[in-house]
Amino acid sequence: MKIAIAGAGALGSRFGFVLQQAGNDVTLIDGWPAHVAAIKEHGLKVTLDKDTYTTQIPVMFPKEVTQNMAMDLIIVFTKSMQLDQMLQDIKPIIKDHTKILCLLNGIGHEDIIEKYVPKKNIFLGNTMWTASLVGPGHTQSFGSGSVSLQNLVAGNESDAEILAACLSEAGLNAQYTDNIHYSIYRKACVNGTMNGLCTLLEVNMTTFGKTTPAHQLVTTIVNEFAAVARHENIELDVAEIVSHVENCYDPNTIGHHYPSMYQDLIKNHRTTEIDYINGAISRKGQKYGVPTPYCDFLTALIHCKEDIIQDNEAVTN
Ligand SMILES: NC(=O)C1=CN([C@@H]2O[C@H](COP(=O)(O)OP(=O)(O)OC[C@H]3O[C@@H](n4cnc5c(N)ncnc54)[C@H](OP(=O)(O)O)[C@@H]3O)[C@@H](O)[C@H]2O)C=CC1
Ligand SMILES: CC(C)(CO)C(=O)C(=O)O
Repeated sequence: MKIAIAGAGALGSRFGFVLQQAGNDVTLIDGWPAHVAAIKEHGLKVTLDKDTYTTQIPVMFPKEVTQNMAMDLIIVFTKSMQLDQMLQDIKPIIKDHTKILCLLNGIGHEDIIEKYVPKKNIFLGNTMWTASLVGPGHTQSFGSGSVSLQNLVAGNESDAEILAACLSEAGLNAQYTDNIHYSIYRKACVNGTMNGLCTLLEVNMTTFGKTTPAHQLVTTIVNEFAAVARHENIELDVAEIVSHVENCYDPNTIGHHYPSMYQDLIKNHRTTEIDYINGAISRKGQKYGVPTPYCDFLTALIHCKEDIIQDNEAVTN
């Protein structure tokens, strides 16, 4: 399959690498100049658990794509706030047959994608794989993960199955699900707890899981997500989802991972996706008249921390 990874940061590079190894024709598209330059010069470096591989892989900036680069599949892996601009920039390679698979964290990305792609070509998903950038041109991951995906509109189930099979052939453990909106809420509960809390406390998931209030905090936040989801006719199984979140603490799987929000804010001093996770629940809560005090507080605290880190950065520079 001819595949573009639009947003080839930590996870996009990892997916691009394994899909190329499985025999697909993969192109990485990314806007970070140092990263693109490093991949062009030295190849893409990928550390999977203890082994490091280097591969030559085509890479370019979003504005460099050309009409003749027709893609069968584009996997979008930007940060939430970069998605609209990325799709705008890569319009020339989105053809009538091009499928878009969105694996970003957060809720509601289909509203942006629908501006650029007919609904029949949109596939939504989420992933429990993890990754972080060691530096430009080098991504590292440990542990195992999975992908769930589904077609946005009825009738394209077989295409979704084909995409899941393509990802699984590359070892990405992908499954077709018949209820992706439930699955996106379930994953958003992982991010709505782990990402904000580990970022504020500056710890990985194993360390957070050992704290005394961990269970109460996670349960309260998941209950807020469930109260909002109910207004969209999605009935979350709170006990199962709390246990799914708590499985992330396991140091033998992904417990040592610092969530992507920690990497954005604490490591790279960049703004976070909080408005697409807990912030999205707060906005929906207001709309439906559902109180969401923990999500509101967590969103506000992350924004405080963004401001403090950016002010410190401005003083240092
Ligand atoms: N990392 C993880 O373990 C997981 C991530 N996700 C989700 O996947 C999506 C992609 O996340 P992830 O792969 O972590 O994203 P990254 O932050 O690694 O990369 C996203 C984009 O950010 C820019 N960028 C990243 N680091 C730097 C830097 N140091 N300096 C300048 N620019 C930089 C690049 O684009 P540009 O230069 O154009 O800004 C890059 O395409 C998100 O929605 C995330 O929530 C989901 C599951 C796990
Ligand atoms: C690994 C995981 C599940 C942690 O919340 C994630 O999605 C992230 O890092 O953003």
